Amino acid sequence: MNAAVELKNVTKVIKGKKIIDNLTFTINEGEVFGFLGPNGAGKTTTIRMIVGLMGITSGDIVICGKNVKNEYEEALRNVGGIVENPEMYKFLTGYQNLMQYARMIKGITKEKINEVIELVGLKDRINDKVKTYSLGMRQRLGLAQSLLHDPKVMILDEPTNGLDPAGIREIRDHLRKLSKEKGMAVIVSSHLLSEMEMMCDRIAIIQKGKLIDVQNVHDFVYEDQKQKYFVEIDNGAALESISGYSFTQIEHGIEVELEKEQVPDFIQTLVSTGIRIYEVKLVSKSLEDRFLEITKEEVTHA
Ligand SMILES: Nc1ncnc2c1ncn2[C@@H]1O[C@H](COP(=O)(O)OP(=O)(O)OP(=O)(O)O)[C@@H](O)[C@H]1O
Repeated sequence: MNAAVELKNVTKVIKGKKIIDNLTFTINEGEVFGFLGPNGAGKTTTIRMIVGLMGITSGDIVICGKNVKNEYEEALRNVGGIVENPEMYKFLTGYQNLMQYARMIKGITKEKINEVIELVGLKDRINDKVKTYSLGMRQRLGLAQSLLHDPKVMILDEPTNGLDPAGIREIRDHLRKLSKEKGMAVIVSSHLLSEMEMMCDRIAIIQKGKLIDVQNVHDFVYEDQKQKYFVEIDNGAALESISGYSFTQIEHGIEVELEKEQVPDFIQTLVSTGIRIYEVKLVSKSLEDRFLEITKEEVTHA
């Protein structure tokens, strides 16, 4: 796997205050990489440094082998992104907006414009005026715009901000498609933890400007093989004869840690001892639970 973006001991000091503290990690081609952190953690500042909107106090950011510090133009040539809201001409059509933008970049062909329209799924509405677009469609037009110069790295700060669930899903699906089909590195930041869980391959957790952890989302959520299940049964059901499982009795049921394979056997055991089952529910840890757990641990240790 090739590195698309490398952060090496990146630090940012503003007015004597360390906003970003020694961040080091690598983002690979073809992956969706998320920045996750509470408000004020430093996500936007990190993104602004990567896209060259803000200087780096110390350390290095290398994009596709080019150092942002001394090979700025070559490095930034590989980057597309929507950091602030993209400017659109509302009274022009989506297509006209793309044409306007394309004029500023050398060598953009009509075929290229059609390709990006197809990629973001706006073909049916591209000849309608932007003022008739939903927020999600405007976001996708912004995405199309930043795809025109074929960037190897796409950076989006809070891409799902303000979108409804359908809009979030659209953006998410398109970003995943871009990373997988075009081998693009996609960097997103969000405070919507459940969104990050669905969208990203890996996430970096940032708190108070420091990197707490970089984890594969799948490992992060399902770190343990065993999952917790809630089984609703009658209060006072006779559980004495159930052995070989570690469970906790709670109101209206039990909580039990099981591997998926064990679930049918466990249910069978309960049924065979005459216990009536009303519901079996997976209470697995979401990314949000794990995130809160990790950041809380950090606060406690600080
Ligand atoms: N130009 C600036 N001058 C002073 N402080 C700044 C400046 N830019 C950012 N900060 C501070 O740096 C910290 C990190 O801000 P940043 O916007 O990067 O966080 P964030 O993780 O993106 O937060 P949010 O989720 O709220 O957008 C905050 O405490 C912020 O107040």
